[in-house]
Amino acid sequence: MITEKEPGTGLAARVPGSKSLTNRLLLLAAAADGTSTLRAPLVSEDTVAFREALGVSGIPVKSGPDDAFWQVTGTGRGPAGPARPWCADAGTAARFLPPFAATGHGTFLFDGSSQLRARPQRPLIEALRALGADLEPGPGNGLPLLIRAHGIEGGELSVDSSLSSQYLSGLLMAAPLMRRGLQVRTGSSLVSRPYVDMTVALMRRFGARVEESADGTLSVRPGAYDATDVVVEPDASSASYIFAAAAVTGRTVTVPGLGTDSLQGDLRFVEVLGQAGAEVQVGPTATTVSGTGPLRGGFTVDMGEISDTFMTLAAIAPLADAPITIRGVAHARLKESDRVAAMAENLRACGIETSEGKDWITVRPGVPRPTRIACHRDHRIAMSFSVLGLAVPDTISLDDPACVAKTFPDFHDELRRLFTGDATS
Ligand SMILES: O=C(O)C1=C[C@@H](OP(=O)(O)O)[C@@H](O)[C@H](O)C1
Ligand SMILES: C=C(OP(=O)(O)O)C(=O)O
Repeated sequence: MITEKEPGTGLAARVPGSKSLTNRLLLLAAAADGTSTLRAPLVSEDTVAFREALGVSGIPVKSGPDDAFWQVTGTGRGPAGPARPWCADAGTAARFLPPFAATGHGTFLFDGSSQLRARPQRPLIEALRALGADLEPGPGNGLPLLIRAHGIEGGELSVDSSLSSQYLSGLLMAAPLMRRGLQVRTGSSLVSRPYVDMTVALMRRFGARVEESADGTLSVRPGAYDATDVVVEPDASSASYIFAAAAVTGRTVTVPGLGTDSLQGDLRFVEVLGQAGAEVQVGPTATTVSGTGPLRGGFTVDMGEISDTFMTLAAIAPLADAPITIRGVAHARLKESDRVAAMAENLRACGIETSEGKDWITVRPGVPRPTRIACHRDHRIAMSFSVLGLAVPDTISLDDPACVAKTFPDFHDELRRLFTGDATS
């Protein structure tokens, strides 16, 4: 059940800043004219890679004491090459930085890990080429990607957003630096729409003029962003593990700073937990989840717009009293791992009856047997199964626990503190 009132007095979880918000704010601040301040940024592999990629592109990011804030000094224009930005495993870096670079000048050679090189980049390359950018992609039509930047005219554009919303987000954030701005059509196949809404909301925070017409065309006027001071919300995707752990252990946990005005679509994961029987309270400035007994299954849920949290649900689904089917997640096969296959493989290894299709997975009730989870270097596989391991102690071990550092470096410590220690506040 969900109530919109101030949350109860649950254990206060320490959830780090949002990766999606932090990396957007880094980009927008880099494109703004002046110095912006990002308060409570996420400090993790993805965001450190992003800030270092800006640094080598001539846009310094300075840290305040204990990384309480980062300060970015932008020029109001695209970056100046030459530069070799390293994107590590970060999809947001590989999709947000190239459009920004293309509005600058000089050469930029983007590269990333083998995991990132394996992820689709073609729709972004085709869109930038349509805008007149001079690009040389690698053999797989992705990274490494050479850009000979000479500014971007802009104008009308169609983008294929059926594989990822990140291409559109990257193009939109660069649009004010394009000489004629951008009028972009996304078509009906756009996935992960909440992330595009996040992009537009933050662009407006930095002074951009963005309009959406009835047919879904997004129009962005040219004109530099204004430097801004922003507080980063805690990461709603990271919070999903904390909320799920409360639901399956019977504890009550509150995440301060994640409330009804959140820009993050993944907070809607708590609605799914409510459907499964947890007690959920979403307040203006905090969200609380309480476990109220065995999980209630017997439903199908489309998690296409919040696909980063589908693994959190799939991992605890064996604890429900009836099967749970998750749909709309075909694009989750193209992320840090083929996430539908990875969840099915690991659940079956646990002895849980699991079936899957192109865009769906069905998990049946069962008691997991001791299993070493194959994380596939995917932080969300590691974190999701760690929650199952809380509910069924001495069952789950991970082949790569450290991969959580991509977005939640203190994950294992925080899970222990909240759910196995005697945390009282
Ligand atoms: O724009 C973003 O910040 C993100 C968009 C989503 O990717 P897709 O748009 O590829 O689904 C999500 O999976 C990712 O963790 C972050
Ligand atoms: C898909 C993810 O990240 P990214 O696309 O930013 O690498 C994620 O964090 O689950």
